Amino acid sequence: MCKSPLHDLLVNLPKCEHHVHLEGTLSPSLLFSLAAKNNIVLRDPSSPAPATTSPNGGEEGEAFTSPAHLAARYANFSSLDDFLAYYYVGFSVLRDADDFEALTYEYLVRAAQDNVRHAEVFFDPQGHLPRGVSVEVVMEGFGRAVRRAEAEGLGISVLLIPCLLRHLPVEHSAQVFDSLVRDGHFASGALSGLGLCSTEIDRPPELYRAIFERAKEHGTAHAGEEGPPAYIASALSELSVSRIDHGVRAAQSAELLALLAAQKILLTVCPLSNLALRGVQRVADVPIRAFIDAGVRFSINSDDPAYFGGYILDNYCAVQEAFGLSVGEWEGIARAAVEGSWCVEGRKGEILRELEGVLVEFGGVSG
Ligand code: HPA
Ligand SMILES: [Zn+2]
Repeated sequence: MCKSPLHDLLVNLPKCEHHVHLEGTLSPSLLFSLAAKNNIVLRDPSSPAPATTSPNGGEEGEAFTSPAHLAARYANFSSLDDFLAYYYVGFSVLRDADDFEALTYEYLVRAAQDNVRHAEVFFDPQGHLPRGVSVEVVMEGFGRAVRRAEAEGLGISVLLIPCLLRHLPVEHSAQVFDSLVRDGHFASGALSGLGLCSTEIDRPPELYRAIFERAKEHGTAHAGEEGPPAYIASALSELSVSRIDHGVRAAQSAELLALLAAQKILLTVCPLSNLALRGVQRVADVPIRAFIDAGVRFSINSDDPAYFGGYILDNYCAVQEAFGLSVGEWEGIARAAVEGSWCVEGRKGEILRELEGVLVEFGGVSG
């Protein structure tokens, strides 16, 4: 809960989340219970085991002993790649459709508490294949959780977006993308759009040009999180994406800000992620004011909430505490989030009508 007089407005705003990784919603407690179910020992990827417990000279990391032990390490990431090492350890406990159902359902319940009305959820098919976990297994568990949430009246529409992993060879991404197309997952509507994530530095967007050229779907790419503004420009010109995930480094270039505004590109900004991964020293250093002043559209999102200490409302509150935005500015953010969503127009209309009702209630000027 933030101290702003607008806190109740922030709670009640109907929200669209465009930048959340399914695997990044794996809470330490669920991670531990799935590790126990699947007989997996969780090892710290950056700490060698004591020589006395490691027969192979300490190549294996020290074992995590509790969810609190894990959470304490999460409080101290030094960079995107430092975080990613732990994020991929989390993948190891996800083995069957029941695991993905539990993961997805936990996120949907938590998101509904923050009044999320529409969620577009990323997942990383390439990160699961090495354990023999197919895309169909992920989709089966995900679908079951979505149907359960629907039956329970949580009121969230949901899309699932595969992301290509930049730390792996481009050819691997191409093969996996081809198999998703061949198996009809885009055509059936089970998957929506294509994303690009993981390590950013030295993996410029243009490497993925040929794949995105074949994607008939909406495209989005993580860019300008740690990488330079040129990567954002390249994602726009080479991949023809309609959204940029993060994009905070765009603020270093007035020309790029003007281009993003002119093309009505939505940046999916994740302030607590930027803070946790040391892209900024304070939330006040996220260029929210520069985006508003330049007319750049953005939504506010949680990214990997189980790892970064906050869900979507926590991110809204952190922005409000840092910037003290007006009701009108929050209206602009909420509208851009609805309009930049990839759901059908009818669903956008429903969320916009709810937004207008909330604005009237809180004394905003709607329309
Ligand atoms: O913030 C992120 N950046 C890049 N890749 C990711 N995969 C999960 N979260 C992230
Ligand atoms: Zn992300």
